[in-house]
Amino acid sequence: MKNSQAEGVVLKKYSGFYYVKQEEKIYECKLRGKLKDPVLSGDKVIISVLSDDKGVIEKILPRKNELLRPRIANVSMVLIVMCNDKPAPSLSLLDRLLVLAYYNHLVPYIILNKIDMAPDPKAMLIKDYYPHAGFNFLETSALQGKGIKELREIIKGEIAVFAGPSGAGKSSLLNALTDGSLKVKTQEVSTKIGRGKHTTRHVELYPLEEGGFIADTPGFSVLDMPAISRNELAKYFPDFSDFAPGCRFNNCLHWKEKECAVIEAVKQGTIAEFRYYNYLDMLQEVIENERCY
Ligand SMILES: Nc1nc2c(ncn2[C@@H]2O[C@H](COP(=O)(O)OP(=O)(O)OP(=O)(O)O)[C@@H](O)[C@H]2O)c(=O)[nH]1
Ligand SMILES: [Zn+2]
Repeated sequence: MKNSQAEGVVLKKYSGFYYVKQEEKIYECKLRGKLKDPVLSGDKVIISVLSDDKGVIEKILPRKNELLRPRIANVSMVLIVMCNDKPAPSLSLLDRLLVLAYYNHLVPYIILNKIDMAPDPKAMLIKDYYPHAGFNFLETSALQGKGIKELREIIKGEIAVFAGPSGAGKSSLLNALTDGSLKVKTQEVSTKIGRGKHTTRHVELYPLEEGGFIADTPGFSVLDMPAISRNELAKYFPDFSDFAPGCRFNNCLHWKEKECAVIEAVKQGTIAEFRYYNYLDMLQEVIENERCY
């Protein structure tokens, strides 16, 4: 069909062209002159189809959101990758990344990778607590291909980014996920996450066969911690919110207050102690930061 219009998703920009996925095809597109850059990976666009693999972007549809470093539009999910060992997981990093995810209205998924290895005690704490407390949780081994099919199902219909410490296996998971999928032909950069960090390269989204997209660059880091107010913080701990309505004071910080239902839940062991202490650490930081404004 010539010159028909269709909606697609921008996968990446490369030397002046945008690569737009529309159904099962990728079109190399220019931008209609009147449109202003930047068009971001993840942007939904209307294209005019010129030929089998060429098109023109006519319109950028409104963005739901935009991550800043790197800039990606319409991200809906963050895969927080921790691993059984090497490196042993950091619970404080995990809890911070969860706060960031909720703050940005993204669905977090905790991925515990390297399940082919013996778990560090902290990995055991993750396994014992988060799934039961209602968090999305999946175990994987990028090395053995375990959990990859399930991960593809989880990403279905989403635009997902990775987060997590160096060495947890983000690049390995990306490679396992995209093995055999449709990729942009001009693949000039290595898919190793983090490479090219110091150049301003465009993020590439990989479309998965099941539907859904995964970004080739971590989209999230605790360096992006926003200014949150002390009363707001507990809102980003969804496992606290079941209990918070039972606190005596409705502006309870769950800190020094009497008759605090959250502290009671910690004492009962329903909320993990480590999680509560991570909350208190963050609360202190939030209070410190309030003084700087
Ligand atoms: N045993 C085991 N090793 C793994 C697994 N996944 C990744 N690795 C290894 O862990 C190391 C780090 O993996 P990467 O995928 O580079 O980790 P990353 O999170 O991308 O790290 P950065 O690029 O530094 O952010 C590599 O040596 C991988 O081979 C796994 O499931 N099991
Ligand atoms: Zn309370």
